[in-house]
Amino acid sequence: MSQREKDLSSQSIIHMEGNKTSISNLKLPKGIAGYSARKRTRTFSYDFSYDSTDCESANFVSQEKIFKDLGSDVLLAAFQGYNACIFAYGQTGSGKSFTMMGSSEDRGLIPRICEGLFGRIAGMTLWDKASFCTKVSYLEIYNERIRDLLRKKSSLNYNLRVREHPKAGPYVEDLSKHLVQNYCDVEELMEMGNAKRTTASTVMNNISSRSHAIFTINFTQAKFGGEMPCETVSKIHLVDLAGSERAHNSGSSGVRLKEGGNINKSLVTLGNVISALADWSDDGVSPNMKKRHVFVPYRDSVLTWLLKDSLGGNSKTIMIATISPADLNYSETLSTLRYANRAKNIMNKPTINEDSNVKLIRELRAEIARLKVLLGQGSQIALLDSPTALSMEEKLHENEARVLELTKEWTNKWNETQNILKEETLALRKEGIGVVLDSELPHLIGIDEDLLSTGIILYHLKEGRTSVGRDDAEVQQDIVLHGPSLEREHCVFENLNDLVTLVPLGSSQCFVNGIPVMEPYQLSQGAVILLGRMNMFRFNHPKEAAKMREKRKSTLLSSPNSSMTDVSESSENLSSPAPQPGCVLLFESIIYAIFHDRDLQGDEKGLAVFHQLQLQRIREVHVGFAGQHVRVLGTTEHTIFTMYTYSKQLTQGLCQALLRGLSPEAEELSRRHPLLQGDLMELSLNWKAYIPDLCLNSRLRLSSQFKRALADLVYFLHGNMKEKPSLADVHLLLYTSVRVKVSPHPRPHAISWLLLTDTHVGLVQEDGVFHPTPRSITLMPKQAHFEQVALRELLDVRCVLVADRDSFITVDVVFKATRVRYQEFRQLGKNNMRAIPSLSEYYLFPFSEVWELTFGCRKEAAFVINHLSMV
Ligand SMILES: Nc1ncnc2c1ncn2[C@@H]1O[C@H](COP(=O)(O)OP(=O)(O)OP(=O)(O)O)[C@@H](O)[C@H]1O
Repeated sequence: MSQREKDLSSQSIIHMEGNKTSISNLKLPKGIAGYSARKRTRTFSYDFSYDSTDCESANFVSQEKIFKDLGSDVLLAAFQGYNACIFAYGQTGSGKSFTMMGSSEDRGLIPRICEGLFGRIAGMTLWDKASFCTKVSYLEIYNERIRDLLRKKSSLNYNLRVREHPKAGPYVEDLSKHLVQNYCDVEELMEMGNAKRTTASTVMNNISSRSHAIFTINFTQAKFGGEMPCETVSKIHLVDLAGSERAHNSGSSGVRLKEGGNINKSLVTLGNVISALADWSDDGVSPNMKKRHVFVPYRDSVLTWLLKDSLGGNSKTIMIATISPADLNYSETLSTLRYANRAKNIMNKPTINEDSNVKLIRELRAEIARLKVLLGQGSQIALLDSPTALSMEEKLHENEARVLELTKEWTNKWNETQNILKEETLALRKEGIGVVLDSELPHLIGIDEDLLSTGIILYHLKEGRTSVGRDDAEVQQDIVLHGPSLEREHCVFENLNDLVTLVPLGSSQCFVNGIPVMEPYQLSQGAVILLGRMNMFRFNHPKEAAKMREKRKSTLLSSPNSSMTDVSESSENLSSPAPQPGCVLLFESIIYAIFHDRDLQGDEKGLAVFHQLQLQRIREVHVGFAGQHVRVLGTTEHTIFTMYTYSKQLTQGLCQALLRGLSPEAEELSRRHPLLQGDLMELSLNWKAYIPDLCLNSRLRLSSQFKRALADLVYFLHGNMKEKPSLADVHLLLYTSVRVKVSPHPRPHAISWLLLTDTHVGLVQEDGVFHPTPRSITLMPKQAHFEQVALRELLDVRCVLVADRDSFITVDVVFKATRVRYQEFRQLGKNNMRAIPSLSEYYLFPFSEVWELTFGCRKEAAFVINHLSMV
């Protein structure tokens, strides 16, 4: 119940059981003759009845359940090539928008259907080699006028007209259609459209939709199934109608009253259409077959005209009726229930929307098969020389040739459509006295230095390769240029997965931002490109630019103790890492590692970029043992990049931020994953912990190899123990990074990993170099990645000194003294000793080793102190 219904102490009059919904009229007095309980309560049956009044109740139905029941049917229909439609009808405030769109926390059918669509596409492309093209549009009908909700500022978006195509049916002229490649694209458009919807506050609903909104997905799929081309087109209308309130109930007056009239005009027509169709279908004969002429007033309102196919035509349609449980809405609710009950009778005639050429190919193939059988039979009964057989054979060859030709045509057409569809997104529009060019594809804009040149040149960089060269090149070039120092085949622009790379050919002259480019070079938004000496272009990447514009804010991640973040890159030969204490800057589309470059002199002194990597190139995010580092892996050696965080919390923060940037669904999927939520040290040291990789989509995974690293470490320690226990008795209790100073034998690295077992305390170094196996760069190193171990028995610990400085805890661990010879003793820096006995060469001096350990985490320091003190 809404707040208003609660404030008016409303009672619930709705009861649902199975697929039945009952409504009671509390105004009819009880127990008086003539008013039986049956009369007080009316029951309707539908395909489903959903109760979402009380989320605590066992009968509560969630948005997810609605999607599973209804949305998945729509998805199935779309993939089978049927048109589909869901429309929500009901009184103001009863939950239409909630069901269709929902909120960001509790998403409704439209976002879930779109997400489901791309989820399935991701799965199918992999196996079925199918191609898909998805476009969306979003409009509202307000006061009988159609408005485009997705067109940016333009006078064009108001008052669009409905037209009717003889085959494709009614459509809205000039309505913008937007090509979408993933759910993220749809989400952006949905947000934009929702913000534009005409809403106003009425007494009954604070944010009431005053318009009918139609979100349409045009979904085309093409594939070869058993060498047969197959292409289907399906149109999915998802409709959120305006509220059907009565003027006196909603407190409307003036403009709102006029709206009410127009809203109701559409709804009244919808009612009439439903009535006419239901009458038609009552005796089980579909409208198209009926001889009797019944007029269906589709054209009486914009809404019904547009939804003509969905209502009684070629579509699988679902009507959702939303109702209020409150007694004060009795009559509206009853009328909604009756309306829905009537709509049940409508019979649609959905058919698969197949491409006409594909249909022809299929028919020809069937004919070929039939002819082959006939000819086969003919040969058995010696008909082969007869004229019938000859003409059959001719026909067979003719059909085969035709099928080949049609299949080739279809394949070319589909390949072209893939590109043309994207180019269609280029739109010229007038804005004030200016003309604005909207394009969604990466492109080059000519910057001509010739004062006499007047035109504007735009070249699209389509998905795949775009060649650039002269008109006398042997192979025809996609972009033909002239001018000094321009080679016949000058360069190629490669556009793969929205990353555009300039590939110079031979020794051609190519410059990006004034710097000569000899090797393939990845372009970013706004780059100025010079080809030869005269042809200058600006590179635009609209998607990248849009993201950069909208989210200029950057996320800055740095270690709580920034001197404890090291970054290392695998260099070309993967042999020498370059560890540098530094800082990682994670932006929307790129990650930078910067460090303080001490080698620079004078004015140049300062911060330098150690490594940078486009997030889109990342295919795997790898969590290091005990969460001490994060490694990102792309597909080439140059895109492997390791960040030593020395902190499990920072590792998780970094992984989450990276995944968020890489995949829209990451947030949801990764919410419960152990690598992002669990204690990484505990998970690493536990043999039994099962940590599956998190596959976010076909191209991105979050992984770890804890068990393998743990095995490596245990073997490594066992090999270095003097008194060897059985391998099974080596239990690792702790593994964490510490800043160390060891005397008398200092360690080469200031930061080491401290480990504790039941019997030993040790320091190791992780091998910073990444050793991929030659074939697969994403495999883990073959050799163990631990080195430089210092291992002491716990029984040798003599003293633990604790100093608590600022936020760090320093622990000095003093080990049992050993005796060293005088020579060695001198080398250890104690040569200022004066009284040296004559036999000092052979005298053994007592000497204690001390480890000064500084912890970044107090909890771990406490664990070590406790463990050593207990010993
Ligand atoms: N099933 C539900 N669960 C939780 N909240 C709901 C549910 N249905 C509706 N609401 C809440 O009720 C309020 C009104 O719902 P909504 O805006 O969807 O109604 P509507 O039918 O679209 O109204 P209008 O026709 O005026 O646009 C919203 O605040 C919405 O969040």
